[in-house]
Amino acid sequence: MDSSVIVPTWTPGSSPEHSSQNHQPEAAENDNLEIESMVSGRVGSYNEAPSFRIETEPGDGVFLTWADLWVTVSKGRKGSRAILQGLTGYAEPGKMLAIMGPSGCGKSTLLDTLAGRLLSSRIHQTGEILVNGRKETLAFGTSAYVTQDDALVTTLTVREAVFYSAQLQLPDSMSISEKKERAEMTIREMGLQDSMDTRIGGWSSKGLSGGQKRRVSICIELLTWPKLLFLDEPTSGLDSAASYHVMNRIVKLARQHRRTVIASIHQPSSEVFELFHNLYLLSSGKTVYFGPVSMAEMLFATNGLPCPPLKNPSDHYLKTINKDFDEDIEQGIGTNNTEEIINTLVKSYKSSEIWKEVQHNVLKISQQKGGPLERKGSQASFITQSIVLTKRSFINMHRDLGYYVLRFVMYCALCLCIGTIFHDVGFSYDSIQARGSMLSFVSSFLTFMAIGGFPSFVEDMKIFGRERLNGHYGVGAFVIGNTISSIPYLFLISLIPGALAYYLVGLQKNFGRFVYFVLLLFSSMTVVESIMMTVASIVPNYLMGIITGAGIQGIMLLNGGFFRLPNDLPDPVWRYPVYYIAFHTYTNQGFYKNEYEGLSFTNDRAGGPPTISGNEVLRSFWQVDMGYSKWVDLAILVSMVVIYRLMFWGIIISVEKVKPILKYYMAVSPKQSSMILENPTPISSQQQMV
Ligand SMILES: Nc1ncnc2c1ncn2[C@@H]1O[C@H](COP(=O)(O)OP(=O)(O)OP(=O)(O)O)[C@@H](O)[C@H]1O
Repeated sequence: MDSSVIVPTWTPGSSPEHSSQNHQPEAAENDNLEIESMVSGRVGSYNEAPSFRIETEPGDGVFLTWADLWVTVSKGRKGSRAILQGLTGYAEPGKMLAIMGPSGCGKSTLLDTLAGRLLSSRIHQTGEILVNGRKETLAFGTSAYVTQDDALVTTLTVREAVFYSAQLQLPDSMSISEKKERAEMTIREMGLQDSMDTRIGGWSSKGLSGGQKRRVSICIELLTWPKLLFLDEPTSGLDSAASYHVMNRIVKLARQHRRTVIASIHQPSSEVFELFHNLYLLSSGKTVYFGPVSMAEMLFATNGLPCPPLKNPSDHYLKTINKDFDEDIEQGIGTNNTEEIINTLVKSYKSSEIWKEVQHNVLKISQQKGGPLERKGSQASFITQSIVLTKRSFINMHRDLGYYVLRFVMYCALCLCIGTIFHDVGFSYDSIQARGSMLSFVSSFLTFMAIGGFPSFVEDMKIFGRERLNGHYGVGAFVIGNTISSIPYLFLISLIPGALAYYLVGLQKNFGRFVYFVLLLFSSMTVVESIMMTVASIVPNYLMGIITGAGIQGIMLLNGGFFRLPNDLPDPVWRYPVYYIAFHTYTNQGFYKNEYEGLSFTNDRAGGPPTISGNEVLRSFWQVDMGYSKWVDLAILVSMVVIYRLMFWGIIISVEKVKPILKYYMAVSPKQSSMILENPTPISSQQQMV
């Protein structure tokens, strides 16, 4: 089934000092055996390297090519800095490409660029990236990407996390037991069988170790056997044995299912290094080497830098091209000439036969026009996704103390305070103001406290961001899952603390009015959560999100008709439109109508009428609009919940659509940037060379 085969055309001669036989990729034994036998008795000249021309056949594998890829980051007035400088290469089905280089050399940036995930507006990208010879947007489900940071639902056990993910990603045609089996098999393959029922753990409780979390992240993306898999440092935090087993499993998956795998990796052991098929060696964004792992040694050997016997070749390569520690700190002078060595290697590679072969292969793959890449994700139906996300979110909200549990305790405490401060408020003239203050406190501060769940929601947003980009589900399913799962909790924290306040204060003893009180409190809290959801779609950082959300609510609160009566608000801006946009307006009016209608207050002061009706208080004291019923206020609040959640959905979708267009128009030629690679070779001329 493997359609890409290496065709060695090299004529053997004398061998360089150190053969690569010791570190021949084990997983590539079939593909590379022929090369291996040639290389083990090879000539000393790097420029007479064996050919590794690939043959592309139509199939369901993914060929990824990139040519003259530049990524620059804008530094404002100081110009720009090139992070990747004219990179060219390819990745083939059934093989693993390892991207290696010193820290900060651009490995993650290369992965992000290839995966279509360069999201910063300060970053500009040029060059050509083709998927099966076609220009294609890779994000949102056409590929899987395991990023460096593990964004996982920390309250779930390993088994739950992977099983929920399996239900979200695997097709509805698979039975629940088959999905369970796939999930557990993948967990075992990652060596996590002993931790299956351990919670992942986060800030509140220690659960898995860093390396175990890494493996859970990999598990989740391996479930669907994605056609194109990007892994950013998959072995970080793993011991050498675990690293080997994890990488071996991934290489096997690539070989068995003809998957294309690209992984950035820091310090592979010799055993892990042997698993790779191709190697991309980067230094400061420049290509030091790209080609079969087995031929990298020739580059170093030909330039007088052979790998010493018994030394791990990857250690040798990385040490040779790391210039971060050249300076002798004590003496304050440079001790090595690594920069020179890197430049020599870069030049040597660019003048080698291997580079020509690479260009030939890139051109050949580019010309092979395959079909469009199918979305790997969204295989479960929208309804399944919504149900699974609702269940997962419900469990998470129950187990995450920060979501509702702490708030419930605080609400009970606050409502006890309200109940004792305004206890048995009575029906005197003074109680008119006291009732209004108590109800306004409930409508303002209690709803404001709904902001307390924002940090937990931001954590959910991180997970949503990762899963969304990997195509596990859509924005609609997330909104539905979050909305439905929060309803029981919000209802509970409206009901119990609400009852404490309502009955201790002695508001109208009528069950219908109590039910309305609870429903209005519940709707107002849901509005605040929806506003915060919208804020989170614009401001990704939780500290900034809380400040922005609190600011918005502060403005609404001021104009909600309590601190300044509606007729006293200045017309421009504050009365029109803020008073009508602020949800506090409808919460206050709903509470007031619910409480004052049907009451009458006795005048215990000198002067004035002996009694005053509740309706009169509403009209003249609180300036409430009596043209519509309290149920309309409730309906407006419910509509606000829908509007704000639709806004969240709309913003996420628009950002996804608009950002790539903006990036396209904002892209500048890297040649305009202040830092340009010496003699960059444009792809057009590369193609002419081939
Ligand atoms: N959005 C950005 N804005 C500014 N600089 C950036 C941005 N992204 C990457 N860089 C810079 O580009 C360089 C390469 O970063 P990158 O994360 O790709 O390195 P890396 O090789 O993956 O490093 P490590 O191995 O330590 O993870 C770094 O110097 C980094 O500061």
